[in-house]
Amino acid sequence: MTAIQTKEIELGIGHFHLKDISCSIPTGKITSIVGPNGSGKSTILKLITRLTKQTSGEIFIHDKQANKYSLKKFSQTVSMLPQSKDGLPNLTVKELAAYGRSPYKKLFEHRLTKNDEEIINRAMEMTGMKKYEDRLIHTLSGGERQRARISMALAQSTDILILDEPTTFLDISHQFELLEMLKHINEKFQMTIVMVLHDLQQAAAYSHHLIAIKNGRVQAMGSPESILDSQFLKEIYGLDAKVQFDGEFPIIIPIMKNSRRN
Ligand SMILES: Nc1ncnc2c1ncn2[C@@H]1O[C@H](COP(=O)(O)OP(=O)(O)OP(=O)(O)O)[C@@H](O)[C@H]1O
Repeated sequence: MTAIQTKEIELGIGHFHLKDISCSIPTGKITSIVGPNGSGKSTILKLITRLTKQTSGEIFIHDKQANKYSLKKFSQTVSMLPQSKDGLPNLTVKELAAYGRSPYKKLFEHRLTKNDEEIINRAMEMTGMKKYEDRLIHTLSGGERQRARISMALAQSTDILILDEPTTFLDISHQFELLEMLKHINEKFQMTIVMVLHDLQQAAAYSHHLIAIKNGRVQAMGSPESILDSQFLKEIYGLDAKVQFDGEFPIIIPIMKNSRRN
C-alpha cells in the first residue's frame, strides 16, 4: 500500500531543478530521504506538504491527488515538522501541543473539547513530555523542545508524519532517543513516517525504505540493505568508503587518504 506517490514531478527554483521525481512511500513504514546538501530533499517535503507547488507532475496522498484535499482535510491527514531553526512562540508545552488540534476547529474556535484534551495528553505521553506540560518552551533543552514539537504534530492525529532533519542540534544520545521514539510510534500506531536525515547510518538503521536524491533527481530507492554499499556512497556522495552491517546497523568506514599516523 502506498501512502504518498509522486509522479514525474518537475520544479525549477532559480538555478535549481527537480527533475522527474517519481517515488512511492509505503504506508505504515518509515521512509528517509537522503542525499548531499542542496540536492532537493527539503523541497520534496515542501511539495508533498503543499508548501510549494510543482511546475508539472502529480502528487497522490492515499491515492487521491494532494491538491484535491481541502486544506482542513489535508491537515488532518499529513502533519509536517519543519527544520527546528524556525523560532517557536513562548507557549507552554501543552499550549503548543494544543495547536495540533487547529485543523479540527472552526475559524476563531479555541475551546478544547474533552476529546481534544485526551488526544493532547496522549500526544504528550507518547513523547514523554506530559511531565513538562506547564513548562515554557524556551526553558526546555534542545531535545525536550524537539519532543514538544513532535507532541504538537502527533496531536494533529494524522496518519502521515513528515519531519525535516529532526535530529539536527541534538547530541548523539538524544538523536538516538528521538529515533527510537519515532520507531516506537511507527510500530505502535502504524503511522507512516517520512523524514529527511543527514546521518546515513541512522537513516538506514531506522528506516524501512530509503530514497536517495542527487542534483534534483531520484538516484536510488529501496530497503537500506538493498541499496547501501560502497558504490552507492561513491555515486551519491562521491565518497570512497566501505559499508559493513552489524545486524540492522550499517557502519560506514571512509577510506582515509592521508593517515594521521604517517
Ligand atoms: N526559495 C528558493 N529560492 C532559490 N533557491 C532555492 C529556494 N529554495 C531552495 N532553493 C535551492 O534549491 C536547492 C535545493 O534546496 P533544498 O533545501 O531542497 O536542498 P536539501 O537537499 O534539503 O539541502 P540541505 O541538505 O542542505 O538541507 C538549493 O540549491 C537551494 O539553494
